[in-house]
Amino acid sequence: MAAAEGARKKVIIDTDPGIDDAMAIFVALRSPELQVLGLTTTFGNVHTALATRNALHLLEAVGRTDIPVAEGSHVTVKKASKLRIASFVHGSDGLGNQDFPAPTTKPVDQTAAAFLVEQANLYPGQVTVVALGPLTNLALKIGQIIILGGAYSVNGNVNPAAEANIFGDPDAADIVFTCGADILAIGLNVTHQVVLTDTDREKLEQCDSKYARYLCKIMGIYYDYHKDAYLIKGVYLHDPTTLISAVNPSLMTYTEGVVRLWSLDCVYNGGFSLMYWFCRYGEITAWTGMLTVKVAVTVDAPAVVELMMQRLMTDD
Ligand SMILES: O=c1[nH]c(=O)c2ncn([C@@H]3O[C@H](CO)[C@@H](O)[C@H]3O)c2[nH]1
Repeated sequence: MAAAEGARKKVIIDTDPGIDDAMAIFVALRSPELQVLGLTTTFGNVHTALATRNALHLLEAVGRTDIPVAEGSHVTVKKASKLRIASFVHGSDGLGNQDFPAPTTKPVDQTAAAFLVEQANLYPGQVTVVALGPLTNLALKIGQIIILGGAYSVNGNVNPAAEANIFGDPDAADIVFTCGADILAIGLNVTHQVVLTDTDREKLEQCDSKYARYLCKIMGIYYDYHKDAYLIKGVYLHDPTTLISAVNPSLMTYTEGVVRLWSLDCVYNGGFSLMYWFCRYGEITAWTGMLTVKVAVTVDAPAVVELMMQRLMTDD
């Protein structure tokens, strides 16, 4: 695992754990390419207080309590507190209904936003944020932000238009996507191609690393959900794929353009993400003159799955 500290990409994972968040966090901890500066928490798969508890618990479960956890916002940027929580995907505890004991460690005495700003000031221009939940904590300017968010020219997973993280706080997403930061968006067009199959799951079950053992314990409900909701024998690797784009960006290809997000005020397609694909329009539009982001368009899915498996199947 040894790699000079300076050579490792400094990452902060903004997360709402979440079963696939747990996979992504473990892959990050097992990736010598990355130095995990901290976890910041948000709502989405669970409420923020539970996200914080789960983040602390996951780090305790694999002996990485050296990594700080900072708690994020409990409400959207417009202060909405009635949130859509995906307990039907991850269980009511967010981690497969396993009744894990409460963590004994505590979050740092700093909000997620303050932690992000502090780390960005400490390492100017060097911090990559991997955002695996709604973007409320990030509606401020940071270095590079890799976002699990959007569905580019494919259907959403909340409604035909919206992907869950954009749906969670589309106003925050529109601020972040148009703020001029160095942004890479990983959407459902890519993550729905990256599937951990039943065969992969069996391989994980047969190996004896603490990461695989933990993930196999919590994965059942996530598999059941995918069988019901998507009629597939496997699970989509949304969060791990996003994290792996920080580990090895060459496993995807990217395009660049302006992405705008529709707020919940727009009832039928609240959370809709639409990228401007460089057609020439005579009209002034919501995209005209706005700053661009990078969006992943293709993925080497087998290579992403293989990298994830390789990272999780052995201990340190
Ligand atoms: O509300 C949701 N509905 C889903 O079908 C679904 N499938 C996965 N997810 C979570 O949302 C992010 C991707 O949109 C990931 O963090 C999944 O855990 C979902 N959220």
